[in-house]
Amino acid sequence: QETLFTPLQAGAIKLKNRLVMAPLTRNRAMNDDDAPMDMHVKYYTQRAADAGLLITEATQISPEGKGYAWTPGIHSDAQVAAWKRVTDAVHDAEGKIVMQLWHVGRISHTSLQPSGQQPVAPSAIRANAPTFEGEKMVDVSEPRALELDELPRIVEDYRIAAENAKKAGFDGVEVHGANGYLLDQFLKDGTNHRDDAYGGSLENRARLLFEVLDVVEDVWGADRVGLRLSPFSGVNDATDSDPAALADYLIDRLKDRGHAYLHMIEGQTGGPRDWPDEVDIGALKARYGGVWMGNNGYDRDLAISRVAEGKADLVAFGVPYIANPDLAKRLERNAELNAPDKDTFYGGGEAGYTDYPFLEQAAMNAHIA
Ligand SMILES: C=C(C(=O)O)c1ccccc1
Repeated sequence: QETLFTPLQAGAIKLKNRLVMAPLTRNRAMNDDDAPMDMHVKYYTQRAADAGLLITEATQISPEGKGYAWTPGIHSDAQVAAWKRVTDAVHDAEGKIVMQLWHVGRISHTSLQPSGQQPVAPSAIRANAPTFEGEKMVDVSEPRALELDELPRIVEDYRIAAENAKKAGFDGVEVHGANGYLLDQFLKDGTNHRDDAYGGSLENRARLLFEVLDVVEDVWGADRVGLRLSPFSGVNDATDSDPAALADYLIDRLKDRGHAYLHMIEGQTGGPRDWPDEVDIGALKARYGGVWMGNNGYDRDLAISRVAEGKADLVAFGVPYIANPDLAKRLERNAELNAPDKDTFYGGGEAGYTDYPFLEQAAMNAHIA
């Protein structure tokens, strides 16, 4: 009997349960190397023994791919060495961890870009979206449209990042194709107005995504590659005129690639679980045929029921894993959950990062009190 708490083979990666820590930007790589630090090792290790799979916070593949203050990268030797400390500690705790490979595209600010350059995008269309430049929230900058002959360099940056993630000891990688960042900007016709082979038709708009998947699969083998998509979400001002058609097209092209999983944001990112009326998520999953990681607004009941109904194979939890390092244990026991502190989601130090109590600890504290 398969439940939320039973093991699953996701491609080449064996998982002890169906709970996944979703990729969570925490803006805490506060150093000149844009590299994880001691507290990152502690944060991921606290959750490693509990979750079937950890996905790292979104990690930029290149300096150009950075869009917020203090997000980590995977393009330098210092970053590889720092991430190796994370994966070693996670593996010592019997955890599994993949890295989310990220390029923000136009969701950036000149102050965060190498030599203050404009952010890059499929088209020169500024997003109506904010970013955090280190002191305050600012509007994202006006991007410039990538030249056709720059795209092979971008694909190469993904290949190098995938190689670096392998050197850093990860169990696999997740390509970030969601939430209005570079690859999603190419996919959606609201953000991609190109008139060359990378714009217009669905095939053209998905071209860069599949060129990236090709090189990442070359490095890792498809069975250690995941992909995150958000066709139904308009986050970061990235919308498509026909999300249902976009989802169908991508699912049909992805179903035979043998990926470890497909990570689908079901609805509006961090918002309502809504999608076009003609879309049936369960039918999409059946059409995909591979391991389906559902995300967005799952609570204990929904997670248990959708796995039991075969509508999700894995469930990625965001905020619940911020506040509960032992979430799987708490859900299995139907124990109370810690209240998340929104004020410490982004930026800062160990407060609101590594100091949320464990169930045993909480019980013990209660006993002492
Ligand atoms: C990487 C992010 C995403 O995928 O939405 C992100 C970035 C900044 C804040 C929250 C989330």
